[in-house]
Amino acid sequence: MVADNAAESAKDKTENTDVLHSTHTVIKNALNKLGYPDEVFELMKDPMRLMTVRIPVRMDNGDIQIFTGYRAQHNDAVGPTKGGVRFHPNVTEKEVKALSIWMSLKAGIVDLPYGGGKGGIICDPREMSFRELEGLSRGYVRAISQIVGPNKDIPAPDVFTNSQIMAWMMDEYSRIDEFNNPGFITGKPIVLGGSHGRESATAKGVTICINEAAKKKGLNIEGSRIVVQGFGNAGSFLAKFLHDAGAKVVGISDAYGGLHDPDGLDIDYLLDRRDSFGTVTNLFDHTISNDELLELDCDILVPAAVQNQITEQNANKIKAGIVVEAANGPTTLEGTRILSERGILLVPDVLASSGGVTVSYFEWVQNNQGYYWSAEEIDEKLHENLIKSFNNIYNTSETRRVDMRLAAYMVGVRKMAEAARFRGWV
Ligand SMILES: NC(=O)C1=CN([C@@H]2O[C@H](COP(=O)(O)OP(=O)(O)OC[C@H]3O[C@@H](n4cnc5c(N)ncnc54)[C@H](O)[C@@H]3O)[C@@H](O)[C@H]2O)C=CC1
Ligand SMILES: O=C(O)CCC(=O)C(=O)O
Repeated sequence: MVADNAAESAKDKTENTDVLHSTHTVIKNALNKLGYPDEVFELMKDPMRLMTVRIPVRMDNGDIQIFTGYRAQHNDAVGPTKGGVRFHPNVTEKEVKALSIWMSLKAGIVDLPYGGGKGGIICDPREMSFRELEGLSRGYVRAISQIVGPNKDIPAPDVFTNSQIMAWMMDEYSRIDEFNNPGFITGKPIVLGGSHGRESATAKGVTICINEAAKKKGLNIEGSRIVVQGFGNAGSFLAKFLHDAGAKVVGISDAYGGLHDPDGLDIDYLLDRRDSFGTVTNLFDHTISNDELLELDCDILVPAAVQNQITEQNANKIKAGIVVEAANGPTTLEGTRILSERGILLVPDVLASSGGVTVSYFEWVQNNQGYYWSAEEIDEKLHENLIKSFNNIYNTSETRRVDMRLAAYMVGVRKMAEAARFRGWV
């Protein structure tokens, strides 16, 4: 049975790291606080559609390998569903379901005309050739083509996928559809209808949230000490933005370990040397573990890699005064409770990482209208949207006396719940 709230789940002897379970717990709590009946939770606890596909790919050695993939469409009451596709060995059906729910919440928080979707393929792209990856990307689109489209469900990049993969997917969909259809997917290269600013949008959104959080805590970004876990799309651009703003990035990591320098790391050098999967630590002899990285002395900690990193095991050892979740699901319910009790300001994933989908929305709008905006226009619109969303959630958290995660869920579910009610679904 799903625990009623974070405090109740705290009674569990062993911490539950099931991301779908924790999502259910917080959504249920948010809907209760807003006064919605139980049937709204019943509607929202799972995606309205989940497709499992098997994708045969001829590998470079001549063998056929069959990959398993998923596409979850959480709720399309507000509009078409939208969200990234993850290529990772640890992808599971449950994870994709939770990720699709978080996308619905993000769309609600930044007020986009979408519901949430998410996809994933169980694979390790670091072990695959360019040709094999192209075959997998095209095979996935063929397998899900009936349920996706510019007005149905619009994919985008996520962990270990990038603009090249979006380009192959867009090309495959356009062939099936028999006309050029850039609005089918976002995060494309600019020459194929991509948007200025999409590549760095997630990190830009996180930076905006960090600036707002720092103001609330009276912290000056210039000279502040930052630790970033993950050096991929989100983490590396973020480290660069903060470094350029005068902060000292004292720690970064990737899947293989972390680097630490209390005087500040040379971020430009690391950016130059990282590979396309966000790996850089393999070039160094002296590394620390990801666990050690999270507990480094710093002012702001940004988990920007994978889920379940801040848990009941280490939340008491976090030294940062502000934690901003660039990754999806990096803090467990117990971790959230402990940070909150310690007075650490936790800016939750569904708010902090919503810059990516916001600029994806701008990309889709530009594709639909066939008229493109400048980088400055995109930047201005992103700032305006995220500053408003941050303060809306911060104020909700203050006035309702709830932590920022619960406040974000309360803001995020409301539009979807209202749309479902007007449609007569609940
Ligand atoms: N790319 C985007 O637009 C968005 C990404 N996110 C979230 O941000 C997080 C990072 O995504 P991206 O930067 O796009 O992925 P990416 O694939 O570009 O980079 C992932 C980074 O995390 C590291 N990593 C992987 N497994 C790890 C582990 N077990 N421990 C420590 N580090 C590990 C990798 O080495 C790499 O540096 C994910 O949770 C993703 O869902 C959220 C919103 C949008
Ligand atoms: O850009 C998008 O549409 C989705 C990005 C995404 O997958 C996420 O925010 O987790």
